Amino acid sequence: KEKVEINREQRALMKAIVDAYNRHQIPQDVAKKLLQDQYSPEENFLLLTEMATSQVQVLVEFTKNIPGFLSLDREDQIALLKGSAVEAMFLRSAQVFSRKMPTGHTDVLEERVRKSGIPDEFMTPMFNFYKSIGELHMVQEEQAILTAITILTPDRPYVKDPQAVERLQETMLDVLRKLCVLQHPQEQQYFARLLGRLTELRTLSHYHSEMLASWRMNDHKFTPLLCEIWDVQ
Ligand SMILES: O=C(NC1CCCCC1)[C@H](C1CCCCC1)n1c(-c2ccc(-c3ccccc3)s2)nc2ccccc21
Repeated sequence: KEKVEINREQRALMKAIVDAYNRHQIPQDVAKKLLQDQYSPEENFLLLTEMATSQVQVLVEFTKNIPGFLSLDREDQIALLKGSAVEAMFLRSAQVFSRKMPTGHTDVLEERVRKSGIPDEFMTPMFNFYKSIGELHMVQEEQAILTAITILTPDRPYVKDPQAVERLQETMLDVLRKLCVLQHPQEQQYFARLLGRLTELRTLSHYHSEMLASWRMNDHKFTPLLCEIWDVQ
């Protein structure tokens, strides 16, 4: 069995990413807000647009700290952010949903999300994803690096130099693979399962425009930033 070890350079890379990931968190805890009260579809939609707008800003700051990202072509940087923002939002939502909470809180949170105004047909794929992320019991290093890997996906629309993106992503994948072996020595295929979640995430994110357009209310208002990111209006 090969001796897996994270070298000094990879440890520095991981530290940079985890620090950035922890530094750039959503200021207000949406789970706490949802647990406090049951809101109308209109209030929930407004809450989502506020959370999403703030999360995109946080995502930009996080991405700037991914070693090598700022050396990419400027337009490719934008294409990667635009192409991964929705996936990052669902990944973050899954992590928020899977956080250890006092008994019964997760059930209340699930109920609040189920009744938030999102049409029922999206609930099954969404919660299947949330639960599959929860079952992985990812450590925060894995969560941070998985988010970086999602952003550094070479085949996003309009990326001019996918090879440059692929090189960065491969560096991240190598660190994540080693981390998985070290953190989950019993589970041979843990790394493969983790990457399989990214496929589920991409599929789930395909529905986002429809989810928003069919939110149970009239007159959906978006901020200019979200119109850019969400392909709506
Ligand atoms: O606030 C939220 N998520 C924050 C985003 C930024 C990062 C932190 C989390 C929303 C709320 C849902 C209920 C109504 C208010 C908003 N949320 C979702 C989403 C369901 C659908 C979502 C979506 C995204 C893009 C496009 C179309 C649809 S996000 N799943 C959650 C699971 C647990 C806690 C909150 C959760």
